Amino acid sequence: MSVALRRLQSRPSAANEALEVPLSSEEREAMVGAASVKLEELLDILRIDHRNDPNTRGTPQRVAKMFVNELLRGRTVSPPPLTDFENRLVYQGMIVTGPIDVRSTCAHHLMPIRGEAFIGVLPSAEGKVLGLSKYDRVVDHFAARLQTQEELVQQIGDYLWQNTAPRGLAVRISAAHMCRTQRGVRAGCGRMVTSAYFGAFAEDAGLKQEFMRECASLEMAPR
Ligand SMILES: Nc1nc2c(ncn2[C@@H]2O[C@H](COP(=O)(O)OP(=O)(O)OP(=O)(O)O)[C@@H](O)[C@H]2O)c(=O)[nH]1
Repeated sequence: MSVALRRLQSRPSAANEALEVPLSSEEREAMVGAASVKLEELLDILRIDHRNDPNTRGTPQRVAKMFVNELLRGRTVSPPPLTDFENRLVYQGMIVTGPIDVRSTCAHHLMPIRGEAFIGVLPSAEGKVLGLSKYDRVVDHFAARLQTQEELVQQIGDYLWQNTAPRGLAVRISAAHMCRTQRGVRAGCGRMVTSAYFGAFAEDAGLKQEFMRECASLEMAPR
């Protein structure tokens, strides 16, 4: 067994937690290779002739790459750096951004979660203003794990709260879960909304309401 593979096997963690240390490219390749072998076994057990069927030839390798490099990327790379700017004019009004696409994978059935996030920020006078695209990058980073929607919204909030120190922070996610629509109860529609509030937003119902109003108007804005 290669050194990279041995190192990988020594540090498992919860499905929506980052590995202790981001993967090196050698470890990433070893993970893809090992996962491909297991996926070949899975297709064999399902009696799918992936060696001869042109449609599924290469599927184990493709799916392994997809899991490691795309769906679970947020466990194996560092969170995005947060470029910020001085709040020179001391803007202290509410900033609300969204809808931000949420593409995640459910921890229970490995099915897609698809929805939108909204983020509200009350910058502090002495703090910095975060580059707008960084909110999208942070959502994307934490969504690229096996998630529950409750923990996803909290992880995004915790990271922004700890790293940008605003006066207040609100995160809201509205999403549909394919584990509920494509299988199981096969619910026709229906979404779930989760939210996390920090600082001034947690203490002031009026601020929460203003945030919700802004989310509603952004939801209706032309895309
Ligand atoms: N609270 C919460 N539940 C979720 C989320 N994603 C999936 N679930 C639910 O997790 C549950 C897993 O339940 P189980 O009874 O173990 O699985 P199951 O037998 O396949 O259940 P069904 O989906 O009802 O067929 C299901 O009710 C899912 O709808 C999430 O983000 N948050």
